[in-house]
Amino acid sequence: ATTKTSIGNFDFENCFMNAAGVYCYDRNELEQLINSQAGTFVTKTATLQPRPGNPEPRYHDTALGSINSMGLPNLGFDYYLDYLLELQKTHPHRTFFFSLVGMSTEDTHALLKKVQESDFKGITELNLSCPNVPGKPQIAYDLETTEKLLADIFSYFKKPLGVKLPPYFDIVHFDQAATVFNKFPLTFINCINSIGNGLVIEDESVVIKPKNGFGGIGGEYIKPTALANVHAFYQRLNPSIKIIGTGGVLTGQDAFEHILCGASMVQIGTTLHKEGPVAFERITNELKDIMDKKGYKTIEDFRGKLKYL
Ligand SMILES: CC(C)(C)CCc1c(C(=O)O)[nH]c(=O)[nH]c1=O
Repeated sequence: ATTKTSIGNFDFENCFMNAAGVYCYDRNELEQLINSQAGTFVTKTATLQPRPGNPEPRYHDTALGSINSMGLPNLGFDYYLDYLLELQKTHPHRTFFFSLVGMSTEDTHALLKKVQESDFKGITELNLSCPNVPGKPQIAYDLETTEKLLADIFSYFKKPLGVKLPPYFDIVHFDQAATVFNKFPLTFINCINSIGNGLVIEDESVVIKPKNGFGGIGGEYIKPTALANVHAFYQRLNPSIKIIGTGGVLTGQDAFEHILCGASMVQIGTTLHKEGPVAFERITNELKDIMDKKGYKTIEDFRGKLKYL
């Protein structure tokens, strides 16, 4: 069996990659991803200027997953663009993902205009968990603002673009969000980002310093929500908009389920943080074993073919 895949006009030797934020902070980490079994990588979400991020401890592993409130620590847009342009020379046949977020709408447009004007030939992932104006929820939970933002972006941005989405929990929100996304030539949507504002306690204390311990939840806790978001959008979106499945992938079976729900690429976050890049080899082999046992040669043999009762 082969676990190769394609997104838009891009082919990947393997359908696994890191989730933005994990193992992708600098050249050292990104090089380890290039040299792993991962089919590609996405950079740490970059902002216009470098950011130190929140006070530590800001990430904590638990038996069933992780909690984080990193606060977008990153080396800044130019650092990642320079490295991506260098990789276009040293690895001309590979396609990589550039994750971006604006701390304001103006910043978002400034970032994307810089990408549009650059020689970057890969895929851009816009993090829609970006902050909104104070008093309003994150952009992806404000669908009017999301639609306006995407309409403005697609008036000038002509390169491959996808959006990283937080989980939705209401069927009506799936309907409303899909209606918005179907209006735009998105290359993909990525479901899901961490489940926002969870709380992990050990003994009598929170485990991370920022936000009185509130943070995004990843890992085993979130697979049912991740699978539901992948499948809900798979059922609703134009087939031209591919789906990246992220959340709760510990094993080949978890990845198999994401693909059954409709995912064309599977991202790994918490498991990669705990196990390191060798996780890609283990999970790829586990998925290939499942496919061999079931007689599936490629992921297209079962992608989206979740059975109902
Ligand atoms: C939550 C934001 C800080 C606005 C975006 C960055 C981000 C972070 C982070 O940098 O805290 N952590 C996540 O699990 N997902 C994210 O999208």
